[in-house]
Amino acid sequence: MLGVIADDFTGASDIASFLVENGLRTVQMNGVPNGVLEEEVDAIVISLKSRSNPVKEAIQQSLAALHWLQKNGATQFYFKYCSTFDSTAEGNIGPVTDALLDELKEDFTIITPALPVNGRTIFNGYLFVGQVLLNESGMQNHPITPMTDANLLRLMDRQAKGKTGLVPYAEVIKGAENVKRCFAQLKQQGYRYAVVDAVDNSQLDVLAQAVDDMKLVTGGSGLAAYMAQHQVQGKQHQAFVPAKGKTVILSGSCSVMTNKQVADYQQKAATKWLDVSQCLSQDNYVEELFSWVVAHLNDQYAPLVYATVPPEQLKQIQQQFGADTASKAIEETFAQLAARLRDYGVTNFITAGGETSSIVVQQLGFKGFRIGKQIAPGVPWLAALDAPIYLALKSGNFGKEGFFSQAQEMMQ
Ligand SMILES: Nc1ncnc2c1ncn2[C@@H]1O[C@H](COP(=O)(O)OP(=O)(O)O)[C@@H](O)[C@H]1O
Ligand SMILES: O=C(O)[C@@H](O)C(=O)COP(=O)(O)O
Repeated sequence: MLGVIADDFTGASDIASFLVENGLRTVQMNGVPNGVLEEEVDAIVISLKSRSNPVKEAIQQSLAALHWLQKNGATQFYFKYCSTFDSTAEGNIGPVTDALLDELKEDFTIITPALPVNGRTIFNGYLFVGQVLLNESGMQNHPITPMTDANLLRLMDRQAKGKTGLVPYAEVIKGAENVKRCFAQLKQQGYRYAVVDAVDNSQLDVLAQAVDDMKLVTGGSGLAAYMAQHQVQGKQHQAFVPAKGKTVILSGSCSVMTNKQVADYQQKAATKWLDVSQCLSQDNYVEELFSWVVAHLNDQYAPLVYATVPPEQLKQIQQQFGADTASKAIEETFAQLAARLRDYGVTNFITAGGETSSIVVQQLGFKGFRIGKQIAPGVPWLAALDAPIYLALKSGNFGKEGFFSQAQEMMQ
């Protein structure tokens, strides 16, 4: 059984949706569960909010997830991080990978954020988003993990304890046995991690076969789809769509695509900007936002509350309030608003942004989720296991411009 440790909630639903689509019976858990899993499944995805936590905390949470997965029958482990390798020189991808390797008594793994279906490809160890390098893609302006280098070997070397090598494209296309030989060579030369080139899905297909006996695999969701394909041949699972119900959209992502999606949605529905200064100074701000949302719940399209701003405005806000203070205040406001709306009877939540989605779902506090139909690659509808609630957790840069209305048009 495959045990996945995802460093945020959008990332968790991203990988879970690809596993389900490729035939694995998969359940997504909200944090590390207390009890034992009763259901019979092929894969368990644990959603953490560990991407931007202090390193020590991220390691602690990830090890707790690993231990729970081991107890619940997982035999191979996947550390899922962002396809844009969201991290800083401190971590958390390197230190968490090291801690998981040590705990599993392993000394080698791969680094594969590639997700070609969403334009994330790797060539000569450089990560591309669409046709540009990661550090030119808009990710250099990310509010929490600005990515200013696209070289995965350098990024990993800065934050991990071992050395990072490369399995280049020319070697990958020679097939899985050759990739395994490359791993063995790198290991012998003292490397602890291998970045593996993948410019399209065929390299991920090869790589999935080359890691069949690797205890710990790390990467985005692209490789996981092929690992699932090689485990189950042709099994199909019926994915659900959500029932129509009171719906709200909460967007705390400043990613390039979310900015476009918010702009698109402003033409169609009621939208309200969430003002950081009011989050910090006005005691009844959540109540004010709540009343505004309630007033628009019967509109044709659901109301959207957004903190989303373009890079120049983000910079100004961060200079004025401090990046950490601003992002925490926004996250907390979204979390409280979501809880208030759930208590009022909102059943369908669409959230944009990894950190934002993670805090909202943690606040709502469901045990876990069943995985439904994808709205866009990597963004499925989810159904809470223990409440009649549907959620769509949209990664910052996923989906097309019309995502928010498209998601609602799937409701039946
Ligand atoms: N207007 C804003 N000013 C300052 N920080 C913001 C603003 N809007 C969003 N943020 C913060 O930026 C972070 C965005 O991260 P996240 O939700 O993971 O989005 P993404 O998926 O695009 O990375 C959150 O911590 C959020 O609170
Ligand atoms: O791999 C990905 O790109 C996503 O699954 C993911 O982790 C996105 O994170 P956010 O952009 O922070 O939502």
